[in-house]
Amino acid sequence: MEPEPKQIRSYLEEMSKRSSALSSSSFDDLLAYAEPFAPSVTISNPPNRCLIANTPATANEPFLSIPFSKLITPDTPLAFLSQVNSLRPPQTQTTTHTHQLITNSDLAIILNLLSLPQTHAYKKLLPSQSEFDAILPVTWSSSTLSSNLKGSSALISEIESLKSSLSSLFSSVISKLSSPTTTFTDFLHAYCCISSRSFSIKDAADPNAPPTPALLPLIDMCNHKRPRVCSYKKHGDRVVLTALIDLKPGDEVSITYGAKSSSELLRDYGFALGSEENTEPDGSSNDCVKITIRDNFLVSFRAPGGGASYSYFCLSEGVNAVREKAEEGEADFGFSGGENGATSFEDFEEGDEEGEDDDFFGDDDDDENDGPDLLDIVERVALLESTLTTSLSNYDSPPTSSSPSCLIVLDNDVRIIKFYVKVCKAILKIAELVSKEVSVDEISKYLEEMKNMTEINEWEAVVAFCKLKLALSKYFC
Ligand SMILES: C[S@@+](CC[C@H](N)C(=O)[O-])C[C@H]1O[C@@H](n2cnc3c(N)ncnc32)[C@H](O)[C@@H]1O
Repeated sequence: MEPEPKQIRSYLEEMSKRSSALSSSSFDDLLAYAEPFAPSVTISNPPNRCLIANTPATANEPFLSIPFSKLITPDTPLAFLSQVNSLRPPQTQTTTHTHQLITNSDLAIILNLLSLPQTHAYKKLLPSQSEFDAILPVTWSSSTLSSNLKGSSALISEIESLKSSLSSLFSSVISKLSSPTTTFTDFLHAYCCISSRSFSIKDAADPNAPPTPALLPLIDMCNHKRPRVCSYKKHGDRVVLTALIDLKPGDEVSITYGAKSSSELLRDYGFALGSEENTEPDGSSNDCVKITIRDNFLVSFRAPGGGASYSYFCLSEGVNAVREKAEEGEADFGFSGGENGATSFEDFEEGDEEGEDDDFFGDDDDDENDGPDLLDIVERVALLESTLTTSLSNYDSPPTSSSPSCLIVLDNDVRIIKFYVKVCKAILKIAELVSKEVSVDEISKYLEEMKNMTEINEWEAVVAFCKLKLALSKYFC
């Protein structure tokens, strides 16, 4: 039988009593978690605190570790997650995404964080709500959102969805399971903490085990940086932070929050990185969008400056338009399809190793067959191009925002949309030439001229698309 909300509440109260034994107030008390191997580290001053090494660290040797028991995890009575499931309202589809924006594990961590006393060492070092208000879009009013992110309507609607999920989760789940004195403001603060400071911890002994999401005292003082300076994993009953390069006294001890687009960094952590900084060690940018064509191999359409892509918000509208069109007609456009016909996040995510990406522009069973499919594909490209052109007109030119992080996101959006508009236009032009049945030589000559007028990444995208989807290999030498 599932526990009643009041049983959960008493469990959380019990936890709270136990953890008050840990109460203390300073960074040194938090550092004591790392005993008996505490290194000498300090934190720099706000606004952008970070962890600084006071002693040298050697590459590939453990630098700092804390017992797993000091983490704030979703660890709860067994039936807790199904309890949350029965309380939470069905997800309303107001977003372009179909995944749950706030998971049950997030909620469990939030409840555990809320149950800690204010005097707890970890809680005392958390940023204040006003610090979160300054950076995290989920705390902004609708008018601030629309002026700071003018043009980026898919990102705005994503954040609005998050805001409305928070309101409904507070009334349906949190108010029932946490202390009766918990206010929405407490909940919002706890959400901002897990959004910007919870990390997934992999178990070194079992790489296939699902990672544990948790708030990581001390280690969460590390800022995000590429390339990776330190990494963390669970080893036995401790989480161990290992330096990957030698560190000298005074060096920043940073980790990586993962390969994320600037839109995602802004949404979850409240900062964004310029395109140079938001680059993976292999040189690929996280701020470009790929549309993958599945064939014997994967082909990415690349925005300038990058390879694999994680940024997708600015393309959502174009893709949704194409999808809607597909649903009106009988054609199979090859989408995997999110619920309610919305484009799923996965449509844009980096494909997995097995090449399971959705085929964006339709079936490619027979790429040498450019007969009946051609018009259909050209129509989709034309629709994508016109929808993207309309989206572009919603941004200021050049984009403006009073938030520097938002400005980075808007600049990226515009750069990526312009890239796709150019790619689409070139594909349409080529399709038009081919339909006029001019000679192969003439078309090849025209393509050579076009190539010289196009950025190399754009041209790669055009060629890849034409060869694979329009079977126009013969025109490209
Ligand atoms: C896990 S905390 C890191 C420690 C944090 N600076 C603190 O004061 O506790 C994540 C927050 O640090 C800041 N941050 C982390 N990496 C950053 C970076 N590369 N640039 C700007 N801010 C960053 C953001 O405010 C983010 O929400």
